[in-house]
Amino acid sequence: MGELKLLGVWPSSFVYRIIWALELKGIKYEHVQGEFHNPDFSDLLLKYNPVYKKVPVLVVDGKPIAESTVILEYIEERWPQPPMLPQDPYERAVARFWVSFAEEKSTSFMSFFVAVGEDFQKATKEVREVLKVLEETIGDKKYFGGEEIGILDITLGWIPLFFGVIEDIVGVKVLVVDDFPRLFTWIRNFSEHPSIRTNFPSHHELFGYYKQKRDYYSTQYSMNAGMN
Ligand SMILES: N[C@@H](CCC(=O)N[C@@H](CS)C(=O)NCC(=O)O)C(=O)O
Repeated sequence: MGELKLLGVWPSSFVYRIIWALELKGIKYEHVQGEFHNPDFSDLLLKYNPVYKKVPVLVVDGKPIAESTVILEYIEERWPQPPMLPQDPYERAVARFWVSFAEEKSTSFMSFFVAVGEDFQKATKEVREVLKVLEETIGDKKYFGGEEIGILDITLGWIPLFFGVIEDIVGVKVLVVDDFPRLFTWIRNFSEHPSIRTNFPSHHELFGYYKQKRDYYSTQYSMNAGMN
């Protein structure tokens, strides 16, 4: 198969997308887990992702692929089984539409995490609206992909992973079972899947890490807001 290396940092939701996809497909890889402040790791990122200097990067026989959704597409093309995209071209296009929707709307979730004051209220409203759309979209399916985990499940997998942690940190619950029963069922189905649950850090592990981040980001956010 050749050499497959995943450059990542813990606990990046973008990196988890790649881990989950590789695990689902049973692909062996080496996970090079670094830290941004480590000069050797920064050099690696500069070498393999000079444009963005971000993780994840999948290095295939020495050749890098960056951007998590691009990497997911590569994985799907190279190892089609089990599929993360439907077979029918129209259905594939629909799945990609929702991936693009999920990516675009992730900024509202970021604002929910870092914003303060009125901006936080606005972000909370937006997040609720996005979740409503997702609740409708999943309908009665087990996963967004149907009976099996698909590319949209993986793209949105950060919700089961992080959203409850973020809600606890900011002190506001949006994703409540009475409002989003189908998403609740999906979260359980996704996080209990054998390929996912072994790569799914606990709430406790994530809380400390993200609490620190929120304190830092919200201070920066308030400072920037004050300057405008
Ligand atoms: N659009 C990119 C986003 C990746 C991203 O933001 N990665 C973060 C880690 S979660 C990163 O590498 N940040 C480096 C930095 O900000 O210096 C993707 O989908 O891969």
